[in-house]
Amino acid sequence: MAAFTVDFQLCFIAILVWLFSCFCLSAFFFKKRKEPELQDCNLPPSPPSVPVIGHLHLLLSVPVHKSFQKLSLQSMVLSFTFAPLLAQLFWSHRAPWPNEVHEETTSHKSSGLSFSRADTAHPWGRTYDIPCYVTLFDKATKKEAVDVGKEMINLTNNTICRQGRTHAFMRMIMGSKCSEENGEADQLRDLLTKSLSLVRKFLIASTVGRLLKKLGISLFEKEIMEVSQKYDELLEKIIKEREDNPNKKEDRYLIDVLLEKMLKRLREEIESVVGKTKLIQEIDRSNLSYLLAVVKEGLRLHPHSPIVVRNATEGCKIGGFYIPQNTTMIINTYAVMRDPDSWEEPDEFQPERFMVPPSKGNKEMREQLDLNYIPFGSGRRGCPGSNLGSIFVGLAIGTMVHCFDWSIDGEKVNMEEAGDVNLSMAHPL
Ligand code: HEM
Repeated sequence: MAAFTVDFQLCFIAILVWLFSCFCLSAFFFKKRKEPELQDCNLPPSPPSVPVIGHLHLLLSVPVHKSFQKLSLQSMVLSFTFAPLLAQLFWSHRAPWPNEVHEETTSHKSSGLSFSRADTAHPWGRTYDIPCYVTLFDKATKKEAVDVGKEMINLTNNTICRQGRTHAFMRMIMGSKCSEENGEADQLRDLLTKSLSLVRKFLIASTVGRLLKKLGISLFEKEIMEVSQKYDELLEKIIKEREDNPNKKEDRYLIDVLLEKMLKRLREEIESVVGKTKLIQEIDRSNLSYLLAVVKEGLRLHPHSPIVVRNATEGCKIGGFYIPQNTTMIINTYAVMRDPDSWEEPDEFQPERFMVPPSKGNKEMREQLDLNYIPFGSGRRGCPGSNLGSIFVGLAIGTMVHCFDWSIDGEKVNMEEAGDVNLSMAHPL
């Protein structure tokens, strides 16, 4: 009887192995026939694919935006680094191009991703963005006076540190920073890191997820639920605390990004406009053209999101190529903003490129610059906080340059990047 049980198990395993081999062989030898409507279509060129896994290996290479950039330089892959194509992608196909990606993201409302990246087609899609618009953003959109400069100085006075970003994030979303003492800030930092690392997995899931879902396998479900639940718990706790202490006075911290090279010129400009005794305010920005150019150039060379994603809800034509329905398209903002065909000396930090005088002859050049400058994405799902973001970063950098003396260890600031889907400095200042 015992011998029979062992044989049965072996038999079962053998059948599984046989089924799996058949699946692999059929995927290798019998390529799926093109859907009838795709047969005479001019599909975009693609790099060579590997049997069974297709292009999955390309998604797994690190960092994604750099490997895609290399790929688009090496082969004829349709790469959206060409301004007229970008315009078509972001603007001409508004209806069939909502933004973000697929069910794994949208089925878990409270994960850090879906928090801001909901599909507009979902009933809760836009409304779920609402928590992001409270306090500062809300005031800014209503054109109420927001003393962003004062906010920044309060932040600066407290701490210049990496943690500053977490507090700035919380302050924008919740109108308050989270506490360092009871570990809340660490918890949030941990959650942010986890949700950012999930973005990469979402990309993989959007490539192979549908097939696996048919087989009853849901990718990354457990991880998403875990992060989701932790967000819920933390947000509940913060909301409760705020309800209990509505007037609690808040300290503020700072977003810190600093590019050292043009420091002297920047300081001279700020001192000539603002003076040595006053502090920089939002109203000064219009006279600080070099500061604005430094911020733009920083975001061009080091975009926070090196890739943005679009999903075709309907088939459409872009640049003469047919893009089938449900295609996930990755727009490499990093490569677009370093494309040698669009930018002179693309890898150099040259804020002056954004200081084109407003003469008639430069109109075309400005339009070209605008089309290829996409640190905030573009189109219908472009960043709604781009103005606030620029003000915030501008005043943060301006205040830091104005109020502090800076020196660096060694000869240069190490600008090596870390992260895939959201970039940060690998060696923070
Ligand atoms: C320097 C600061 C910022 C940068 C670099 C940035 C960048 C981006 C990028 C690249 C996207 C994706 C756009 C696309 O897919 O085309 C995005 C989306 C978004 N951003 Fe920002 N952002 C910044 C600040 C802000 C601020 C201050 C807020 C709100 C107060 C905000 C709210 C959002 C929201 C809600 C979305 C999702 C839009 C949608 O899916 O329709 N961002 N941001």
